[in-house]
Amino acid sequence: MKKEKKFEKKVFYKGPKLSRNFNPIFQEMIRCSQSQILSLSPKKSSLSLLPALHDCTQLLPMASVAATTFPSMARPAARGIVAGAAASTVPLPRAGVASPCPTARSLGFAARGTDPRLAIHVSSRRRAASASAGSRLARAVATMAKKSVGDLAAADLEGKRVLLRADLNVPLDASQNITDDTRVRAAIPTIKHLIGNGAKVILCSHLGRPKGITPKFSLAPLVPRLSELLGIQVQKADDVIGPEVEKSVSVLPNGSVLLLENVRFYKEEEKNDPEFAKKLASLADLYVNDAFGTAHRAHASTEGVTNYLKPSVAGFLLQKELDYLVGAVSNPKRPFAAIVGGSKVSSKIGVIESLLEKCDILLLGGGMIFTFYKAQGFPVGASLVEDDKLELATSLLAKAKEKGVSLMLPTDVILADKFAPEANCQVVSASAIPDGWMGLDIGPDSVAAFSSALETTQTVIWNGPMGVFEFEKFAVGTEAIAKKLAELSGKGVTTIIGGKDSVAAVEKVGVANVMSHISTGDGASLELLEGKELPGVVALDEA
Ligand SMILES: Nc1ncnc2c1ncn2[C@@H]1O[C@H](COP(=O)(O)OP(=O)(O)O)[C@@H](O)[C@H]1O
Ligand SMILES: O=C(OP(=O)(O)O)[C@H](O)COP(=O)(O)O
Repeated sequence: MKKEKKFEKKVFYKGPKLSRNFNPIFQEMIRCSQSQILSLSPKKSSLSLLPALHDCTQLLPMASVAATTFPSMARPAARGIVAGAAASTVPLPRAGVASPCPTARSLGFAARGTDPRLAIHVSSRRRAASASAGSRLARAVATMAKKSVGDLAAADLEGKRVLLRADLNVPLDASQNITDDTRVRAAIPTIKHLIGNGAKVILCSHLGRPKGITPKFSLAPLVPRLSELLGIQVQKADDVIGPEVEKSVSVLPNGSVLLLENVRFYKEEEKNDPEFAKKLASLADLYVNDAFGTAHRAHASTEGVTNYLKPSVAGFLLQKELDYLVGAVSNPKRPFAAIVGGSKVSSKIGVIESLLEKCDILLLGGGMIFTFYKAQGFPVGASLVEDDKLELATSLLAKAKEKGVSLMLPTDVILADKFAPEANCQVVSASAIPDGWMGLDIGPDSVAAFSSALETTQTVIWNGPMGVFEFEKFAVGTEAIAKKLAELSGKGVTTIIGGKDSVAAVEKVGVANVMSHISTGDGASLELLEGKELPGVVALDEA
């Protein structure tokens, strides 16, 4: 009795004997948990005294109760990062006055200050990680500790030709206007740093996936916006390598920028052809990679050139992406929650498995939840299900239990009678999906439970929408999560958004600018979250 007094919330259960398949009963019970009775002991381990309830730690109700009832479930904050260490951002020289940006998306650079632990150099992370040597985590962090452009002294840059790989792969409309300039703005801090220190910047990127020289994939439409943001006229080359480009480079004044043509106009780029990489590298004295969105590609301009250019260092954007997607995720302020959604469990297996090693709470939404329901014997109607992943879903639930992670599945869902924006809809318990109906969003009880679990956290990473947010009727769950994360950001919680659709959702809701970090790479961020090393990062000089 004494122990129980320590906890704010006490829930009791009185009802039929619970079996391994009691989930529907339990979910329903928790939905009205004020009046239900469940006897829980405060220590997680003692839940095993009630084997059936122990199984419940895999489900939303128990996890939600645990999050508020058992603060001891939260793991102690990871140590090893020195608070207040030198910031990796550097004062930017005034190369001109940047114009206001046409899009609202935040790059999150300003938000660094909200989490002083992140305002450190990547190498500090490596030292911290080495302190706990031996763990997979430590190795993953260490391999991402790369030399930064901020480590180069002014003398290293003055008058030097710098090959800067950026990801300027932006969407263009039919008239070749940039419809989202986020990636252009994200590239600016590094370019400004280089030209402010008297370097000659040879800027290189791909755009789209051209097969050979394709005028509609020219980088020419980037020149006006780059020039506007930098406050200097950016020069444009009509080729990537060759005598004409060499001539343009030879007359570049210090502190200027030459934009090369789309590097994918050469098939050798994607083949990582050594001869092509050598020719590209021969234009410059040193190399900076700031193309986070393309860092998962081992291409000539992201990987090959590093064999011919020293130093090869990370730009500020690449560094910030690694700070959050590797640093903050590997050494999170706890409790650490991961929210994973999207369409299929098959495309998120790696992310879920990797995050289960690190997080305290895992919230699942999107189309993948129906595979988990079916694996537990629930009817799923016409919902999206991957029948060949039922065993996987069961094993992920078991793994969460084994790791002591509170894995929460939605307890209610919004159903549609067809996959269409104007579909009829109804809210039902997750265990009661009728034939012919499909779940397209999480329900209001789930939103409330997820929000209450998130309330306890200090770090949250989100990848994948909670429902078919492209249809207004089924965007509520996703938008509610976006708003909740915005609210938490305001309270100092580190919020990291990866995945094209989650990023689109926070932008749609208008809260992107308050998040700690919005990733500029969909595939690259997914690979990082899966625990993979990115070739474009691995190839850079060690810090
Ligand atoms: N319940 C659902 N049923 C079918 N599709 C869904 C459901 N929930 C979300 N989706 C779809 O999942 C897609 C995003 O999935 P995915 O590509 O895996 O995520 P991300 O882009 O964040 O990586 C969205 O287009 C969304 O409509
Ligand atoms: O937009 C990109 O990737 P993303 O869509 O995964 O964010 C990058 O520019 C990489 O492009 P690619 O997937 O054609 O190699």
